[in-house]
Amino acid sequence: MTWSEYDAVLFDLDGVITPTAEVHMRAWAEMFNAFLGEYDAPGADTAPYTDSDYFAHVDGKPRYDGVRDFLRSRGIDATEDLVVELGDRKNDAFNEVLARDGVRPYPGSVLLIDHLQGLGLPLGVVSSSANAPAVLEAAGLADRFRTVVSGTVAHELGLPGKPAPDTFQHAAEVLGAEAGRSVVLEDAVSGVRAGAAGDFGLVVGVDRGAGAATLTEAGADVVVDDLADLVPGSAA
Ligand SMILES: O=P(O)(O)OC[C@H]1O[C@@H](O)[C@H](O)[C@@H](O)[C@@H]1O
Repeated sequence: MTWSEYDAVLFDLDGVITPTAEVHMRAWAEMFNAFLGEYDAPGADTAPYTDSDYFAHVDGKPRYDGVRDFLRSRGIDATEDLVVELGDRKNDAFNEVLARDGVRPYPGSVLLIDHLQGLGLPLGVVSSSANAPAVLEAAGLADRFRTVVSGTVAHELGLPGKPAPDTFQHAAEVLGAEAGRSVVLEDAVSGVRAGAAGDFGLVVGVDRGAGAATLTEAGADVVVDDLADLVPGSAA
């Protein structure tokens, strides 16, 4: 990995810096399974919600986009009221776990952040989550990034969420870097697609369960299991 070829590094948060993708995943599963257990309408598929549903329809997307896309995949009428109600129910569950358990970042990710800061590269976080600032704070990493483009920031600026490339492009611009000289680090298919659609210099897929082949197919240039693999000379 030759970091001198790049001017900025853009990290997804949940599943890349912190293991919170799993917390999101569990909160979604609890909420959707409770909902499906009670829902009944002709033509709707109410079979239990699984991890495959998460990876195919929800992972990495802004909250309400994930709810909408999943409901549609089951032939369920995704009215705005229902979408907001379910998304907010899941958000309460997520925040309960965050407050109760706190967040410890992946050690390999902290190693890479330390290394890149040592090189003087500007770092940004680009997350679909409105909870990104709270998660970074809980992980003790809030002061490491020059910009945090969260779900809230994207909403305020009217930027479409992942898989559209706009939030990553905005972060690169804030850091004063060309997309072609910026690196995107992503664990979700929707996020890798966003990186590929934005013609970034390098899109790194971080395999936390989506699968290396799936991430490559979505447009990842390389796939790693641990960000420590991107630190030159690291034994990890
Ligand atoms: O925390 P919020 O605003 O509901 O954001 C939701 C999404 O945030 C992303 O960062 C996660 O990768 C998703 O899987 C999750 O569903």
